[in-house]
Amino acid sequence: MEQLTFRDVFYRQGGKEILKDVSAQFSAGDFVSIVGPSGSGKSTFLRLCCHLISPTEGKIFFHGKDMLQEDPIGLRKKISYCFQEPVLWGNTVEDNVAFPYRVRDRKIDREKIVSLLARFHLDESYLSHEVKGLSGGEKQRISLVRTLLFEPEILLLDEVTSALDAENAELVEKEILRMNRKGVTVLWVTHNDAQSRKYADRLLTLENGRIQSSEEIK
Ligand SMILES: Nc1ncnc2c1ncn2[C@@H]1O[C@H](COP(=O)(O)OP(=O)(O)OP(=O)(O)O)[C@@H](O)[C@H]1O
Repeated sequence: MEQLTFRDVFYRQGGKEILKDVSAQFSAGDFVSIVGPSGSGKSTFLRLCCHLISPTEGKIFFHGKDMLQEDPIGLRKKISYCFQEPVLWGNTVEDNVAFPYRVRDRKIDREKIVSLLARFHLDESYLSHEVKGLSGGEKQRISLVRTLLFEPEILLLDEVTSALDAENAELVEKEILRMNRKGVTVLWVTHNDAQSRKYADRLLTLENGRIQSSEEIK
């Protein structure tokens, strides 16, 4: 069975048709790059994938069940979304990386956190750093650490390496690839041509709110 299915989905907001007649299917373990010009609807598509917003028309199914009927908290644990603009909260980095444990009522695994931070070139001392003093690239990596601490079924990534230098972008790509190889579905919005083809097995192109093409890469 398909993991995630869009059937004839429209999304309208503010008198504008942002997504039009979108149908698409994703299976467990897919790695799909979502590309298209600015304003073509890529972020809106990702927000629909995790029910941050719901279709104006049409349906989205998760494991064959209408997503609107899914428990929102349960869904958050199965489908993780990393935003284009990193959103950090609380005072310190620790407040952020502890959050995924708090929502799951699990004991914090400090060793795992420190090891994931290290993979992104952030040492343990960052845990006590105040969020407000961090650079854009540090914020982006910390928001990724927060997202990647638990393996979701589907990982939604929106331009997550845009504030990173080439070396850090590659570290992030490797980590995401590692997750995908464990079976996590990755839907990745990227403006970077090379990045969009590097690991993905499918390239989904949006244009003016419609799926313009779906190209198998390998
Ligand atoms: N809540 C909203 N109300 C009105 N218009 C919206 C809303 N959300 C998105 N839009 C508009 O819908 C279009 C698609 O936006 P979206 O952010 O999905 O595009 P995108 O392809 O991700 O763009 P970018 O590559 O620039 O991030 C844009 O024209 C945007 O201004």
